[in-house]
Amino acid sequence: MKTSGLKPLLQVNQLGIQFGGLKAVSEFNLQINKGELIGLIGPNGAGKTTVFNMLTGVYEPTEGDILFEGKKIHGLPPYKITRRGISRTFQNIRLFAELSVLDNVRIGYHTIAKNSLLSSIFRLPAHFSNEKEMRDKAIEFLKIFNLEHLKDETAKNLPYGMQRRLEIARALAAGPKLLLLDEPAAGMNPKETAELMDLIAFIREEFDLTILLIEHDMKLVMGICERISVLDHGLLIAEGSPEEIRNHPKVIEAYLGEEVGENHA
Ligand SMILES: Nc1ncnc2c1ncn2[C@@H]1O[C@H](COP(=O)(O)OP(=O)(O)OP(=O)(O)O)[C@@H](O)[C@H]1O
Repeated sequence: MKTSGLKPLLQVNQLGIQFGGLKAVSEFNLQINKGELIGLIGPNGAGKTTVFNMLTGVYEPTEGDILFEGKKIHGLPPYKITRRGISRTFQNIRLFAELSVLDNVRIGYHTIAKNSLLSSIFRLPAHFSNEKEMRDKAIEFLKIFNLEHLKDETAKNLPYGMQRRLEIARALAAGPKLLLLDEPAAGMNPKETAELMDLIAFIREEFDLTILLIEHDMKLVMGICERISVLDHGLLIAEGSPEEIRNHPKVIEAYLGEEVGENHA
């Protein structure tokens, strides 16, 4: 764990949210340093996606703070948080189903594009040079994700595993410093999951990313995360290295089950 003297990229203090009478997340703490790859695991309904929704401005926390690069981001709308450098994917894929593969990635750029409204409306030269640049960059991303040959295909026609990869490509197009992946391997077969693990490792290096991922596939989580936080009923029940989490009695009881050592490690 790289902590010495570094200011954390993300610092979450005593974060909580209540929906009516339900405390979905309470007293949640998390610190992520630049370059780390951290896992967030826990049983269904534990509050993992709710944490992502608070980090990205979809939900405003009812307690606690979120600091990104030392600055408060809770309370900001999602688009401002994206511009600060946090992008995400969704548990239920949210592509623009009727648009092409290429356009889905171009939309990722538009969330951060500084294109002025006037240059777009009047189609000034700046508009065209930006559009051309975005298209070229989007194609570069598609190459990395091995989707370039499908750039004109309608997104909904891609097989499921490719749609998941496309969603990551779109999130990356916004140029994040911190990438949040919500169950990226959900619905993938073992071969696709193994490829995804390699891809995550690659993009992390290539784009100098810090990554927080929610995942139920323990092989993936234990295989690539340096540290793991475990939520249960909205509370953090453990935090540590994959080895520590695998052997943590509370985690085994709440989530992993007795057989983890043999089947999931
Ligand atoms: N907008 C909302 N209104 C009311 N309750 C909500 C809302 N969003 C989440 N919850 C509740 O908060 C709790 C945590 O849900 P969340 O989706 O964060 O769990 P999760 O750990 O991501 O689960 P899973 O692994 O099944 O995706 C659940 O009880 C859920 O029903």
